[in-house]
Amino acid sequence: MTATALSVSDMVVTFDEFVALNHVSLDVREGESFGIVGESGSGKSTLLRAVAGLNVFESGRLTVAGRSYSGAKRDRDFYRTVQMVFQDPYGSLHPRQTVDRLLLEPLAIHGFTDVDVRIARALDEVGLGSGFRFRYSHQLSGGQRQRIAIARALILEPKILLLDEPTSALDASIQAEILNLLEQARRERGLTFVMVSHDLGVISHMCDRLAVMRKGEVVETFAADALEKREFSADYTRQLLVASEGFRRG
Ligand SMILES: Nc1ncnc2c1ncn2[C@@H]1O[C@H](COP(=O)(O)OP(=O)(O)OP(=O)(O)O)[C@@H](O)[C@H]1O
Repeated sequence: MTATALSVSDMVVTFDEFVALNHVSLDVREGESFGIVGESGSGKSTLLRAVAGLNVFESGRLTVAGRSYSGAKRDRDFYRTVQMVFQDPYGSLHPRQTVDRLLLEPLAIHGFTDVDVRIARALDEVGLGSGFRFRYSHQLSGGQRQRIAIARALILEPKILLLDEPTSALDASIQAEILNLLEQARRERGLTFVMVSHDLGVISHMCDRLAVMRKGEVVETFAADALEKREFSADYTRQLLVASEGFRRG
């Protein structure tokens, strides 16, 4: 049986009085690509951010690589194992920093010394090459910035990537390129993905299994094949499927 990469148990997140995550539990297996879908405001980003330590969870448990975490406290080992890629590559990268600086930062924090080799390798892996090393992030297109954000996430050789709508801020033609890049990295590195998207087309293309969220709760979890076969039990999933413009059968 495949080991569990990441386990969320009974997680609760509130913002003032508002319950954004209401006792959410899910297990993601090693090497799996796990999707999280649901309408706007259902709690998808809150869940990923709570896993990453960007939102505090008040109760429940998070287990990653056999270690338990609570609240928003994460240690160095956590960030060597888990990295996150955000939706907006304009907001997530400092515009007045060079690519070199952006990639150097995580390496320096984690005490790597072979930085030149790692930066060159990371730029190659995301299809940009060393010519980009001394460009400023404000000189890059959205797709190029997202490649740098992915390089920055991969440079520490994590095992798990949290992907929060990683292509929805990009043009349609660029979206496919970035999804292919992510899929290639996953295959080559044996990564585990937890990917949030409002687009069931993207999720059915990228993921092995998915959870449907509604109003801060997980409605159901099933294998992505079920999307094609229409085999899910909750009426809500059917409604979501019909409402999703991105989902195309076949
Ligand atoms: N920092 C915050 N402070 C207050 N409320 C928040 C905060 N972050 C999220 N929320 C609220 O929590 C709920 C869930 O938001 P979340 O961003 O997780 O939804 P989502 O499913 O990712 O939506 P979308 O697809 O639009 O990104 C929303 O009602 C949102 O307004």
